[in-house]
Amino acid sequence: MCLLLGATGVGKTLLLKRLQLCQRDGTDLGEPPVTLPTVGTNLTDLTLRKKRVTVRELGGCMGPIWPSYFVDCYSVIFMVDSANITQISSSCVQLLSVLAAEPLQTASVLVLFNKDLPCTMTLGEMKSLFRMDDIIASAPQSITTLELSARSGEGLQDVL
Ligand SMILES: Nc1nc2c(ncn2[C@@H]2O[C@H](COP(=O)(O)OP(=O)(O)OP(=O)(O)O)[C@@H](O)[C@H]2O)c(=O)[nH]1
Ligand SMILES: [Mg+2]
Repeated sequence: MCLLLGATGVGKTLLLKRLQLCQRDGTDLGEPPVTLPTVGTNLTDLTLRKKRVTVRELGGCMGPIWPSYFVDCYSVIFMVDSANITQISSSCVQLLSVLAAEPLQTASVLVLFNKDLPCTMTLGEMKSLFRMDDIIASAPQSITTLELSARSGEGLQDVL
């Protein structure tokens, strides 16, 4: 089981819909489908890195009970909204608590910086505020970071 985590509105549901469509119909993406905030969890079967995996999105509003889903999880995708400066500190705390969770010590972790909206901060500034380098250096997990836009589909292929 792979968990897809991240604060509310970062684009997790849209990413899953995009990845699913991308695998079914090839590369033609078209208009982004409408999403609703996920209350609860959302299961999607995908082929990631040539392996069949079940991805479970946990809605951002479920943050307090995310840990109850950590057992039997071997990988984590943590999504950050790179256009939302006000969410940086809370996302950072969330990521640190995910990395510190006992059941996730051996999980592999992918951090996605999502969205294509204009922002007053560059991605580099965002990552340095996040202390991404320090987090990667000190976490026991192997962490990969990627940038993408679930809306335009840019960077989507790198996730697959
Ligand atoms: N411009 C832009 N908008 C995006 C992008 N990704 C997602 N969105 C929009 O952000 C809004 C929230 O997306 P969701 O996928 O529902 O967010 P979520 O992370 O699933 O949120 P919760 O389920 O509440 O945790 C939607 O209106 C999306 O269309 C992106 O890359 N660019
Ligand atoms: Mg959602």
